[in-house]
Amino acid sequence: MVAETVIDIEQLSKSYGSHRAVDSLSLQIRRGEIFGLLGPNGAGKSTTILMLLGLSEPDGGRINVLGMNPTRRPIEVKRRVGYLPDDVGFYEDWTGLENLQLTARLNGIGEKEARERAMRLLGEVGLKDAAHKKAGTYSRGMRQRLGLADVLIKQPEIIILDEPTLGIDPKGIDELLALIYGLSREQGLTVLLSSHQLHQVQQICDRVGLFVKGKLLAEGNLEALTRQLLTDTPIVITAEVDRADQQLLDRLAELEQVRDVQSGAEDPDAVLPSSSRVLLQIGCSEDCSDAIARMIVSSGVSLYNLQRKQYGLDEIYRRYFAGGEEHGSKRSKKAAK
Ligand SMILES: Nc1ncnc2c1ncn2[C@@H]1O[C@H](COP(=O)(O)OP(=O)(O)OP(=O)(O)O)[C@@H](O)[C@H]1O
Repeated sequence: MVAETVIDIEQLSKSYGSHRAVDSLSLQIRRGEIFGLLGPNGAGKSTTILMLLGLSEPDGGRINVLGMNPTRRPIEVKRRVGYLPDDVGFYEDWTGLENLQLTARLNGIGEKEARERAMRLLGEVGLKDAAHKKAGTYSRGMRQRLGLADVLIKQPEIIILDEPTLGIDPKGIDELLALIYGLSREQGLTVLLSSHQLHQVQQICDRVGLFVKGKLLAEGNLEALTRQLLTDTPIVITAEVDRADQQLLDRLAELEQVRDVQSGAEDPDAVLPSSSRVLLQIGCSEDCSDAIARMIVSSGVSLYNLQRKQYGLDEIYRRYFAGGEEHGSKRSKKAAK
């Protein structure tokens, strides 16, 4: 049985002045899913989250959270959706337990129940021993775990986490991610996790949406995402040469199948260390290694190595993040037209 859709976004848009922060975003998230909203700073992740919570009004499109329009029913949405911002505010002089009990009270939970839930959650997030210590003495990782407990105390159906691992050390990150994963699996909790860190999102998310400049470029599980992105980056041929002057770059760019040429980076995998070697990355619509090799050699340039590059999601992601949809600063025939 397919789980019900708990977040349904259709053609959502939001502008600040003339700047379109979110541009025709459509996205569905199902109950129990861990969805990663992955994008660089300024991609529009936080703006989307604010609209999901009814804290910001869309200019266009439609949002439905647990069957509700958050703009019309923000209080009901807030009751059923937990939100962990990247930096949670606590009363620093109060203990972790006291902070949680306060949140519980503010959510209308009785004193006895509040203490029980707070103690149970402190145990679940690994803060049992720190329950009676002041929040001001907690490390960044402990604060985020307390934040998670704080979000969970009202027993939400969905939790939205905005860059939850910012500023935490690697061990703390692994612990927090494992905790989020375990909570989702054990309690059927739906998680929307916003992050600009691919490897973190990769660790726990069932599906990922790659968000760049307000647009969703690709979405799916990691396999589907890689496939979608690879379609747009079909073939890259790398050539290791002794020099690459403007004339060679222009001649390569003239080849019919070549879409763009990047040069400059020295090949990190070069067999022989040499300061004079240059690595060319040539994006092509189809494999034209022969034509490229002929062009390089006929230009009087020494060719040491030529191969078709295999892209992983990591590299594709870096490529998008370096330069948005236009794939960074490179010579592009299409961009020049
Ligand atoms: N209140 C605002 N007024 C004007 N521009 C804004 C406002 N909030 C966000 N923006 C702009 O909208 C764009 C999207 O910002 P948003 O914070 O949603 O991105 P993000 O993906 O969450 O990135 P970050 O992780 O840096 O917050 C950015 O260019 C940002 O400068």
